[in-house]
Amino acid sequence: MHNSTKLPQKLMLLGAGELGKEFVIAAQRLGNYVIAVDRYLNAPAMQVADCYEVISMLSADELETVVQKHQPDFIVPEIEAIRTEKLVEFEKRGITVIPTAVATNYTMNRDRIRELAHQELGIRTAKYGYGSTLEELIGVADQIGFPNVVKPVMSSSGKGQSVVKNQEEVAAAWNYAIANSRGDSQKVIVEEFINFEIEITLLTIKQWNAPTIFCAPIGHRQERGDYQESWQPAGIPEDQILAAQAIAKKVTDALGGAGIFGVEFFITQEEVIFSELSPRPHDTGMVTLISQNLNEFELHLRAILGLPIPHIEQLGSAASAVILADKHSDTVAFTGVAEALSVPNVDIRLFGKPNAHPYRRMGVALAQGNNILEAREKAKKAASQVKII
Ligand SMILES: Nc1ncnc2c1ncn2[C@@H]1O[C@H](COP(=O)(O)OP(=O)(O)OP(=O)(O)O)[C@@H](O)[C@H]1O
Ligand SMILES: NCC(=O)N[C@@H]1O[C@H](COP(=O)([O-])[O-])[C@@H](O)[C@H]1O
Ligand SMILES: [Mg+2]
Repeated sequence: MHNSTKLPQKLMLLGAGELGKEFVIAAQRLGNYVIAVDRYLNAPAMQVADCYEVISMLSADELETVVQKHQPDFIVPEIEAIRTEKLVEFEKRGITVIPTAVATNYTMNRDRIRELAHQELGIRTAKYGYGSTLEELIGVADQIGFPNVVKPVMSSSGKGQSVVKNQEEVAAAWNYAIANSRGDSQKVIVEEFINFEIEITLLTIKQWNAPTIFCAPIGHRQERGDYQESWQPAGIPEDQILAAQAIAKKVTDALGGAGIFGVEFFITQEEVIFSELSPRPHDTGMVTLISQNLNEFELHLRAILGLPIPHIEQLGSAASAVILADKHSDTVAFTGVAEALSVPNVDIRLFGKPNAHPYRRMGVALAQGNNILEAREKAKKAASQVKII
């Protein structure tokens, strides 16, 4: 299926943020036609796509309208919050959904992918339980023990997530999770807190007609459940890399289809613990914009179109650091870019988001160094020099 695809292809991107923007650039470089879709006007990927649509992607009717209008060959989800049941219907009509319609449904909410990994595939995860009311959550949090982590089943980038230290904090965590849940779910997951040495993203490329391949693991640091910096290679032992690869292969095989997956793991002294996965490029994978011959967006595109990936070259120590907004603003301008770019092997991406709010990711700094420490320092310094005004 899908090898020797003729070009151009028509790709509909559902979600048009920074990850979508780089994907569109990769697609455009091979002359493809891209329709960028998101819930607001002027989203980053819309700025580089052939055309765009502004709809609620949680509405089956609105999805139907844009698919009817554009008749894409591929639907490429870029966020979780999509009416994925509708994608199943599109797939039946002959549109290729990436990686598959069922996979987008499994990974839309934390509970389904967790059940697949833990219950069906027997993969080690943090201990977990669910609550659909505060009373239920109080009981389950007690069973899991403290500290634990409470998250809405539908959210990303740490939205609605909190670390709960004791029984007294459960109610606040419940309220925060429900207030920040995306979509229509009122369910939260509570997980055992894993005291990891490092956490990694293993970019896993599943191909239509070729073996699954992996990028070098990416280490990352998160705050408030959101990524702050990432680096590649992660510097974990070879046996842990192989263990993570085996788990990533197992889960992505169960999901099927083709494309890149960001498979997240907690690494402790003794264990490799599966956390979650994105069936698409991963935010921490933005480091590959500087660390590999083919970045995660180009890899995603090649896997989708059935184009060969003969060799992924890791170019040595590299890092990324995020540029976050610190206040609400309806206009966005940056200073300090010149200072940041005055250092060799440093680069900046500004996403072009039309407005800002506290902690919104507006750009990313990229750096190569002689070692990981140096690359991280360079990326963090560059990110700190860019100011949003
Ligand atoms: N059980 C846990 N133990 C320790 N830390 C955790 C746990 N769950 C989450 N975290 C921390 O919070 C971060 C975000 O959690 P998670 O990946 O589940 O959320 P997310 O909102 O889906 O993030 P994203 O969409 O950005 O990948 C993790 O990368 C990790 O740093
Ligand atoms: N962890 C998932 C992730 O990083 N997703 C990226 O953030 C965008 C939303 O940004 P916004 O919330 O600033 O609009 C998404 O569209 C995607 O590119
Ligand atoms: Mg995550």
